[in-house]
Amino acid sequence: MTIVDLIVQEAGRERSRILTAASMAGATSMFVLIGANVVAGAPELLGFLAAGLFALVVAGHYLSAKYVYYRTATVVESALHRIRIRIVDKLEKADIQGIERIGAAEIHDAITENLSVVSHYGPLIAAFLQAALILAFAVLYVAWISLPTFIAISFLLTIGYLTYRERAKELERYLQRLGDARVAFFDLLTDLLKGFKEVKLSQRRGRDICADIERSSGALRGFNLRSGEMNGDNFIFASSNLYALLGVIVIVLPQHIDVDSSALVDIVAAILFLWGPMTVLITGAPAYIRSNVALDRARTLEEKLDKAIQETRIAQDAEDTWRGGFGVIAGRGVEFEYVSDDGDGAFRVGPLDVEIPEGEIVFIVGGNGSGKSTALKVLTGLYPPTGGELRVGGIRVDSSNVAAYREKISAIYSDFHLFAKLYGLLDVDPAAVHRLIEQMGLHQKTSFENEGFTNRNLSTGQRKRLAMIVALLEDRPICVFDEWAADQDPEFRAHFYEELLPTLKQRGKTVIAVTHDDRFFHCADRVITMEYGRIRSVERA
Ligand SMILES: Nc1ncnc2c1ncn2[C@@H]1O[C@H](COP(=O)(O)OP(=O)(O)OP(=O)(O)O)[C@@H](O)[C@H]1O
Repeated sequence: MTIVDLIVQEAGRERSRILTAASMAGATSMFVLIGANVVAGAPELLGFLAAGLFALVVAGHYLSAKYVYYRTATVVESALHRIRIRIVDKLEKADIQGIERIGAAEIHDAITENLSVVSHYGPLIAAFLQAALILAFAVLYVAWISLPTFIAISFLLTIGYLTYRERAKELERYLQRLGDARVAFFDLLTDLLKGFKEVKLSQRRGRDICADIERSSGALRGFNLRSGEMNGDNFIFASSNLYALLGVIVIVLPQHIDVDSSALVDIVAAILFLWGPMTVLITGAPAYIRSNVALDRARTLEEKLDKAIQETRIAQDAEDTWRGGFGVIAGRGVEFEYVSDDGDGAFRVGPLDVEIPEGEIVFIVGGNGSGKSTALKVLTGLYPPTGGELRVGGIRVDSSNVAAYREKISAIYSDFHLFAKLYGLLDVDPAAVHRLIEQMGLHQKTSFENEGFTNRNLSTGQRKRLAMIVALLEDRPICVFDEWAADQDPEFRAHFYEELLPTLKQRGKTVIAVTHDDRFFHCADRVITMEYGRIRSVERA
């Protein structure tokens, strides 16, 4: 889709009004030229009426051009708003694996950088459209004065346009590469910022990553320079073409065809008048190309998101299959395999045969990298099994009901996130939040105001306690904790195993917790031990 398609589509019924106003802006420009030419050739026409008409035409031009510019800007911004919302909606619908595959840098780049380019250059399309219309009117005016001159101009303009189009294709390719280089640069910058502490501890590490960033920035500079040069080349080529056109009209043409000198003066005036719109077209063309490439990159992201949504085809707002309770969570030969970037299989969990009865506390234990967190994500429906099946209450969990299954789960994964507001719980009773803040020993550290915690800059253990508050407020039947106690002090660790988990059990919750705390294994109903992605043993406590 080009920027013009976008404007045409978004403008809807306003399309014809914008086009009429643009034609009016173009026509009034031409009337100025014709009027000036006529009056210059017949000074006796000068007078009050001529001045009034001239002022009227100028006012008409001002109003119509302004209308076109403002409406186009509004149309472009509305379209961009819609694209942004659509992308965010697709992001929300896509599944975790799809988003992990695309990567944060590309998503940020499409939504911010690329759409900003369209926002910046899009309204210029109005000026572009007017210039094209003025050009068309001026060429018609030349045709009316002298047909051979019109043919010569059309020929030269066509040659200029075709050459320019070829160059534009090359520029488009460069702009795509520039976009890729920008994403790579953004990735490195994110790495530096996320690893800032580590960089501060090692000057050598800092130098190494900065060297990589410098290389990436160098590549960006190269692509930017080259695309700038191409813009410049195109501009110089097009304006030289215009000079050549003037030369042909004034020097070559009169030698071959019969053009009387007064017509020649009119034609030269028309060509000089063309200069303005031609310049707008020539300088506007890179803006047009940039907007198209930026839109194309945003559309590519949308296609990737569509693919990610299609792959899992998760039915949103599906009916709750487990309305009356969910029963046993059972894995039957469940497998999950990560796919590496080159498409080869990477780490695999399973086949897992496991049963987690409703209302039990189950610990998953095992060495680092044995697949506990991955198994947890499969058992909670975040990763779709690549083999076997997950059954909950005897019902197979698949794309038609996994969204409903996830709604049964409150989870604190090891890489949990605390949102600025209690999204999903915005109607919560503040008194309940304050009570839990107190219970978690955080009342001197944070509070609850304006739908969120007032302070989230806490220690990892304290932040995990905030995440626990959110999980408890959600009050869902399945609670999942990935090494929650690992960052707690001994007092809170004991509180977690000996008070919190039993309370959750008493309230009928099923608890699945990944843990390394063998001192507290007795607090579970069963302990599942994992090794190399498989279950080594299941012991009942
Ligand atoms: N997002 C990912 N993409 C590809 N492979 C992954 C990803 N996350 C984990 N892995 C692979 O899966 C293996 C198991 O990781 P997992 O996090 O499930 O282990 P774990 O038992 O929870 O380990 P730990 O006790 O250290 O938290 C890892 O060795 C890693 O190779």
